[in-house]
Amino acid sequence: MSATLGGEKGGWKEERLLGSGGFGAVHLWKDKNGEYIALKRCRVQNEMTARHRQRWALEVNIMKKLVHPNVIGARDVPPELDVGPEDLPLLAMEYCSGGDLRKILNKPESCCGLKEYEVRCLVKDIASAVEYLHSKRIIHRDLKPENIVLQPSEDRIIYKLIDLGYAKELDQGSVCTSFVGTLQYLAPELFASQKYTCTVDYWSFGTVVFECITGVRPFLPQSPPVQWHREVCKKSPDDICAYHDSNGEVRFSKTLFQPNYLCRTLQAYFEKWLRMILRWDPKSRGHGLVDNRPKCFTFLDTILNMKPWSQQIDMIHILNVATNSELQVLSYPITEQTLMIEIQQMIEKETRIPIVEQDILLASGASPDPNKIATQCWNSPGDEDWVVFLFKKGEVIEPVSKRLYKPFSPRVQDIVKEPTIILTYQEMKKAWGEAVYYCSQQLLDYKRLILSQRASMLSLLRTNSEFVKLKNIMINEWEQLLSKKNYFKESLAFDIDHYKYYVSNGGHQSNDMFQSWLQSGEDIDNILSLKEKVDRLDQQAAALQTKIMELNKSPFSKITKNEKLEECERKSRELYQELRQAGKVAKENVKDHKQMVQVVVKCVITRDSSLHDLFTHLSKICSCKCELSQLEPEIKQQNRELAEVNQNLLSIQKQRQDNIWKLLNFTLKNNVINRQDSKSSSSSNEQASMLMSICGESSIETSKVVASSKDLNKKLGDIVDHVILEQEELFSMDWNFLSPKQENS
Ligand SMILES: Nc1ncnc2c1ncn2[C@@H]1O[C@H](COP(=O)(O)OP(=O)(O)OP(=O)(O)O)[C@@H](O)[C@H]1O
Repeated sequence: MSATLGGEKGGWKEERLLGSGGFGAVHLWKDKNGEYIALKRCRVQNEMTARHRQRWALEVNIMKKLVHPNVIGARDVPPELDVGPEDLPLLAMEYCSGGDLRKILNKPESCCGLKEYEVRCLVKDIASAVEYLHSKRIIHRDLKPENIVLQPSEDRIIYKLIDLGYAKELDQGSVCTSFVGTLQYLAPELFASQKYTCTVDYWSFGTVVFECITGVRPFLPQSPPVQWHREVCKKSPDDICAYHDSNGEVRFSKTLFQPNYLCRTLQAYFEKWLRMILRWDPKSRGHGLVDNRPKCFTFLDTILNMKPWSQQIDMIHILNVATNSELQVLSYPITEQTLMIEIQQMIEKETRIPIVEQDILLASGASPDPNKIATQCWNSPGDEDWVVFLFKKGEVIEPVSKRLYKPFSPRVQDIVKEPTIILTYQEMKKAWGEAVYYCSQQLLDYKRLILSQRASMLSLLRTNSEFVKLKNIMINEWEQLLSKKNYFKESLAFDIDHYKYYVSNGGHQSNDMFQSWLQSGEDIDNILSLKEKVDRLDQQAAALQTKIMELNKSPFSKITKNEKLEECERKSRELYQELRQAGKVAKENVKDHKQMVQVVVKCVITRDSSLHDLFTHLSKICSCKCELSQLEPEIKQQNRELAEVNQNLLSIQKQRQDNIWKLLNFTLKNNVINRQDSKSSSSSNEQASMLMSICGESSIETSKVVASSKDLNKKLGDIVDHVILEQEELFSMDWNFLSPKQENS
């Protein structure tokens, strides 16, 4: 095989160069089935020393032994591509299509670090890989962004460690020359050619993580190695970064650089972790062992709450739209057992919004159940993982809301104030990087607010659909009540007529009963007084419905892109990139900040007008929600009253029926007694037949029955007794007026 790979070979096609380092070049090959492999070959074959050869063979051997999802996997070299015996063996690896971490960190949008979710995934993966290597008694010794490659998978990016070329075989004498440009990741003891252990990887790992979080390396990134070593060795154990202040003095800090994309909770955790891992003293680096495991790894488990290889939920973010301060993201670590109510308690503590006043909304507009686990608020993080929003019940958001606007960072403030201010290239890069961050944050806030607005609208629609049900119940109940009232009045008139007929024909008279019937007729007319309230509530509800429907139709209620803000963000990134390109050619090429300031100012103006419109809309949604929440209890109360009146009407109606049955009973019993006294039997029969006619029976039929059957009379009596017994419980009334003694007297 020729020394240079290229073209096609036995069904394999060389696609492109993936990357090259000081030692090797990695090419991508594709076979006829579409399978890819990354093939690494030694670049320095001609000047290969015995040590080089040894290192190369070692890398191949080590790689073949390792099997871990976050360590690049070795593959068999296809025989067609294999080299002859005179050459060094090739190293075939699985191909990771996402490029290396350096490529990601070099993007302008990474100038202030990676997004929180990316940081968490990376830390989890690389920690796992490092722990695995150490468990195999392998020290990587060259951990840096160029040696971490990205493999996009279904739900997230998987980070893998590559290049085990220096594992165990670092030529300490050549450290300074062979590591030019990447010394910043090298543990101090390796740099100083001292004895070392696996904790050298901790230092490099901590440095990579710091850079991923903030976009810059932690310790004097621009200083040449010797000066770097001289200065950084002065750091206190807990310092996690060093920088030059405006006077050129070296300053140390125990906290992360700002701005970055981590929430406050995670920042605090990572600062603590970095204090463990960025120790100058190799022995205390990593904070010793807990249960035979380095504490820096056990602590990472706590930070990320992720069991190895499992994708566990560990953090929820809630966008606080309610406060009168800056638009704020509340972040809380959760386990699978954390209840929503516990999150609400934490919110109360942090925001002082009492639990009862918290209106927490999911993107769907639903409110999470306080007694269920908080994972109901968690969604697989995608582009925009802000799925929970906090509003304050009854609070109407002001249409114009300067309060929510994020301030410029001091560096951006400086260039905006004085766009011609002269800064060093490094200072300028920082200021412009922060301008990019600022523009991206404005866009992010806008996107979050659009989502919160949508959630709020959906919540309004949900509450409204419940409200409409209640209102329909009210109208329904009212209409039913009106027809029942009419029926009641008709049947009352019927009973009064028949009662009068019954009395005029010698039936028993009960004035109390009759008066109560008349009174019930008057009482029932009072029902009409409810009409006014029902109509008012109906009208208010209808007006509110119109408002809600209009709001829902409004263009603001859709999740729309803000093209102008997107344009500002894109432009700021382009300018930053141009600055870096220009800086690479000649740092003095870069002059003033006018172009970047123009973009920032345009971003502020666009954001102001967009948020003004958005908040006007949001404020209308909130006021509709308030109106709903005021009207709803009134309608509920009205429904209760209607139900009560309805019940009352039924019981008066039943009472009257009961009166009639009791009269019938009385008459029948009287009839039985009187039948024993044959003289009075005819008049009793007449009474009974009259009463039966009140109940709708033909008087001829009834008189026949009464006259012909003593048994039937008794049966009727029993039925009446039974009906009365059933009704007795329902109606408690003074029935004394029906007792024979009283009537007789
Ligand atoms: N399996 C892979 N999939 C995708 N890209 C890869 C893969 N392996 C290596 N690369 C790319 O090739 C570059 C060089 O690879 P590698 O670090 O192994 O070479 P090297 O010569 O050993 O580098 P160094 O100078 O660190 O010794 C990497 O930075 C990465 O961009």
